[in-house]
Order: sequence, then C-alpha cells, then structure tokens
Amino acid sequence: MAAEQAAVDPARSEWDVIVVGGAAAGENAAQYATQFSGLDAVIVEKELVGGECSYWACMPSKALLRPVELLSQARDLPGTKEIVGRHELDVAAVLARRDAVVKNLDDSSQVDWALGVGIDIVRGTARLAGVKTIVVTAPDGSERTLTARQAIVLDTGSSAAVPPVTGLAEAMPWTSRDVTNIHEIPRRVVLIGGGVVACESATWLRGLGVEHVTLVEGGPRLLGKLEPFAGEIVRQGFVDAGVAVHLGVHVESVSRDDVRDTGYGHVHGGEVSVTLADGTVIQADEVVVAAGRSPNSSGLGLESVGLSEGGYVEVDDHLGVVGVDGDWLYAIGDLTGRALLTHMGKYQARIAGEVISARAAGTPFDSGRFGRHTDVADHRKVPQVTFTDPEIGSVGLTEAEAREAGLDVETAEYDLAALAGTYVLRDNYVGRAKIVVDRSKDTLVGATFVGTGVAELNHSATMAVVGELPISALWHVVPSYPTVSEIWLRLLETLNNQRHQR
Ligand SMILES: Cc1cc2nc3c(=O)[nH]c(=O)nc-3n(C[C@H](O)[C@H](O)[C@H](O)COP(=O)(O)OP(=O)(O)OC[C@H]3O[C@@H](n4cnc5c(N)ncnc54)[C@H](O)[C@@H]3O)c2cc1C
Ligand SMILES: NC(=O)c1ccc[n+]([C@@H]2O[C@H](COP(=O)([O-])OP(=O)(O)OC[C@H]3O[C@@H](n4cnc5c(N)ncnc54)[C@H](O)[C@@H]3O)[C@@H](O)[C@H]2O)c1
Repeated sequence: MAAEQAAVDPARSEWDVIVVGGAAAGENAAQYATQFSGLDAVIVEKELVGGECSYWACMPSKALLRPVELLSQARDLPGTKEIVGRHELDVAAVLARRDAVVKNLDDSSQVDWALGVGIDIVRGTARLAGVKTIVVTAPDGSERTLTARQAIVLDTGSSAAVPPVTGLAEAMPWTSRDVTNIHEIPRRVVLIGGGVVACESATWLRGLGVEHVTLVEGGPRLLGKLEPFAGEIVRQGFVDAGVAVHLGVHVESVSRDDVRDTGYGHVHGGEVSVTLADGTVIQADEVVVAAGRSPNSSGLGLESVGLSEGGYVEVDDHLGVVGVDGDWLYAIGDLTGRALLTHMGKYQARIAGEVISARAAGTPFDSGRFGRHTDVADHRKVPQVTFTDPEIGSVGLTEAEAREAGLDVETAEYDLAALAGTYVLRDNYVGRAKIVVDRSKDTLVGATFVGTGVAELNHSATMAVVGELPISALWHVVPSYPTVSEIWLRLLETLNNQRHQR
C-alpha cells in the first residue's frame, strides 16, 4: 500500500486512459492500452484490485472444488481407494488453502503488478460525470474529478441477483461471496437455482461435509444453458452423492426469525424455512441464492452520457459503448452481458485496449478475418468449463441453439467411458460427449464433454470452433493414446458411420 500511495500523486487528475473497476479484465484493458503505445492509465477500484474472480468467485471456488474432485477420483481407483478408505476431507486444511488462494483478501500483489507495469491505482467508487470525466468518492468520503485524454473503460462487473421471493432478502441469504468464502459449515443448506454457481457450490458443500444439501431449480433441468445430457449426468451424480434436487419448481417464500449479520461465510442467524411452490417445506441452517447475476450499472452515472441506468451496457464489436459518440467510452466483462466469464472479459479487455491504442495513434484497425480489434469469440464461440463432479467442457452452440440459428445441423455423440484413455483414469468413469456440426460448411460449431479430465480437452474444441477447421482436417489431428482426447477420433468415426448409413 505504501508503494501505491507513493506512486499516485493525489493531486493528479488526468490520464490517457481511465479504467473503472480493477478486475482481471480491467487490468488487462489498462495493460493492452498502454504496453506499446506510450499512453498512461489509471485503474479506479472501490474494493480489491483483482475483482470478483480472484477473491469471491472463480479462484476460491476452484480451490474448494479441487480436493473434492481428487478425493472422488482416489476413492474410485484401486491402490488409492484402500488408503483413502472412508476418510473425509480435512476441512480446516481445505479452507486454509482457499484463504491462501484468495491471499486472505489482500490485493497487494495485484497492486504491485499494476504499479510494476506503470498502471496507477486510485481507491474509491467512480461514477461517470459527462464526456471523458469521472468523479471518484474515496473511502473517506472525499470526492475527486478525473478526466481521460483518450478513453474510459467500464469494468464494474456483476453481483448476485436476489429474486423477489417473499422473505428471501430479509433472511439475509448467502450469496456466491459467502459460499466461496465459507468459514462455518452449516449442517443443512438449500440452494436456490440450478445453474453453474448452484451446481458447483452444491459439489463443494457436500464435499466439505454439509449433511443435507438441497438444490431447487425453477427450470426443467440443471445447467439449462448446456446440452441437456450434461445437466442430467450432474443431477444423477448429485443423487448418488445424497444431494436432493428439485426441478421445475420455484421457491415461493423464505422465512427466518433470527437474522444476524455475522459476516461473509458465517451462518447468518437461526433456522431458515424454505417453502416451494408445490407446498414442500424445507428446514435448513442456511440458504444460498444462486439465481443469476445483476450488472453493476446502477449509480455508475450512465445517465450523464445519455444512457439509462441499471441494465447491461451494450457494446459494439470494438467494445465501444453503443449510444455514446466520440469513441471514448468502452465496456468489458460481465457489465456488457456478452458472456459472464473471466476469460471472456479478459479477451474483451485485450481487444478494447488495442482499439484504444490504435485510435490514439490514428492507425487503422486490423480488419482481417481474425483481426485483433474485433470481438469474434463472443459470437457463438464461447468456451466454458463447469467444475462439477463430473466436470463439463463446452464451447459454441448446443444442438438446440444451432437449430434455432437456422444452421444445417448434424450431431454425433459418444460414451466417454468407452475409451482406453478414460478406463485408466478411474474404475467407474461416467461421461458423454457431443459435437454439433454445420453440415453446409462441414465445420464444428459446438462441443460438449462431460467426465473426469475433460476441462483441459475444452481448448482443443475451442480451437476447432473458432478456427472453423474443416471436419476433414480434424481427421488428421491424431489424438495420443491412451488419453481422454481419443474422444475426438470416436466422435469423428461416429459422424463418418452416420454419413455412410444415410
Ligand atoms: C461463484 C462463482 C464462480 C465463478 N467461477 C468462474 C470460473 O471458474 N471461470 C470463469 O471464467 N468465470 C467464473 N465466474 C464468473 C466470473 O467471476 C465473472 O465473469 C468475472 O468475475 C467478471 O469479471 P468483470 O471483469 O466483469 O468484473 P468483476 O470481477 O465483477 O469485478 C468488477 C470490479 O469493479 C469494481 N467496481 C464496481 N463498481 C465500481 C465503481 N463504481 N467504482 C470503482 N470500482 C467499481 C468492483 O469492486 C470489482 O472489483 C464465477 C462467478 C461466480 C459468482
Ligand atoms: N465455472 C464457471 O465458468 C462459472 C462458475 C460459476 C459461475 N459462472 C458464471 O456466473 C454466471 C452466473 O451463474 P448463476 O448460476 O448464478 O446463474 P445462471 O443464470 O447460470 O443460473 C441461475 C439459475 O437459477 C434459476 N432460478 C432463478 N430464479 C429462481 C428461483 N426463484 N427459484 C429457483 N430457481 C431459480 C434459473 O432458472 C437458472 O437456472 C453464469 O452465467 C456463469 O457463466 C461461471
């Protein structure tokens, strides 16, 4: 912190680039705008430099999930299962490692990185106050006006949405911030939602010893944005692990008499009663709301530049904010609603940074097919790994999305358990894979893999989808034996067989 104070002159009010929100994407935007351009930049951050992902989302959740995954595999492999026996996780050690991963909520290393590459940091809450201008309210309440010579980038992210369920907000439910920064292990937990946050959270809560985990999803299946078989395999895994899953029913009301603000990850009071629309009443010690996200756009001063407050901020494919003239305002990350994933926010940041640098230098955009100044991947080419047990890798379109888009769709599916590469991984491998092909172009437009060890496979599918590799070329991309990647050969063989049978 001393270095930070020394580096930022409190009287300074002008930079080339101002980034509002210091998440990883914001850091990348500042870095890419400045690294070869001679421009300077400042990041304004109201909480911790590193953002939600580093302290309250991706990193702590993956730190909690890794031991759960490893124990599950060790229990399923002769040679290790005899050693592991009935042992459970060492909860204190898992939480301690999680604390180390989130650096005990200390952002000095990220601040040091920024200062080290010449990016300044200002602490406080920023709001737009007209063209190229923001006002920052410091933690002590003082205000400071900053102006940008070239550009302002908004990277304020999103927060857990709390749906308007009777009594829910009053019960002070856990959000993703509590469940990732869990300190007390409740005996009974109800999760509202069946998307990625709920499914990952249920996995580690059960692994950490929560006796009764109940998940309530209003839609007809878990992980509704993915191929249906993915959610079904995860649901079956939950049932086998003793997690109760309610599908197609909403939470109607929540009540808790004794509500206490005990801090993140501590139980927020006494028993909670959760009533579902079908009349089921579930008693729990904590309730977790995992029902989607809301963009952090309220109070951001968007109306000062002619935009409306509260929703996602629409951007064009150079990440410029739509509806604001002059090519000076950009938005990246969750705030844009394009793809609520860290890697996609960082990708948008790299593009926005280079767009700002090119515009400042007056150099033309790289306008080729894969030009560096245009967002390509957000259009039907987004990869994601869902770290459930088993894990899921997905990229691009599902079959339903491809059909909805009017593509000439062809699919192939294969049982991932039927490979030498997965047989050696564990005894009772469960998995499945599916590819979605655009027959008219003979290219892959989507892929989904479910099973142990598929996370790292996802990038190969992402390359095929983004690079629009012809299926004929994939035939010559030979997977090593025995690995999970053999699934590529089996899927291509399946496709080939289907084509010969037609
Ligand atoms: C439990 C959980 C697990 C997740 N796991 C993954 C995962 O494994 N992989 C993945 O890719 N994604 C994951 N995500 C999604 C990922 O966390 C988000 O997509 C990502 O954090 C969004 O980054 P962002 O840049 O949009 O902003 P955020 O990370 O939301 O950060 C925004 C920053 O802006 C600051 N800020 C906000 N308003 C202001 C203001 N007015 N002035 C100054 N500063 C401000 C905030 O303090 C914050 O630091 C997960 C999400 C959750 C909830
Ligand atoms: N591994 C990862 O990449 C990862 C991990 C966690 C989160 N994320 C990102 O974070 C974002 C947010 O995740 P999320 O799970 O909060 O949102 P989501 O939109 O994926 O899922 C929310 C779910 O809650 C359900 N729901 C909403 N209101 C409900 C109610 N009242 N009762 C019952 N169910 C209700 C919805 O039907 C939906 O299925 C995702 O878009 C995801 O991309 C990514």
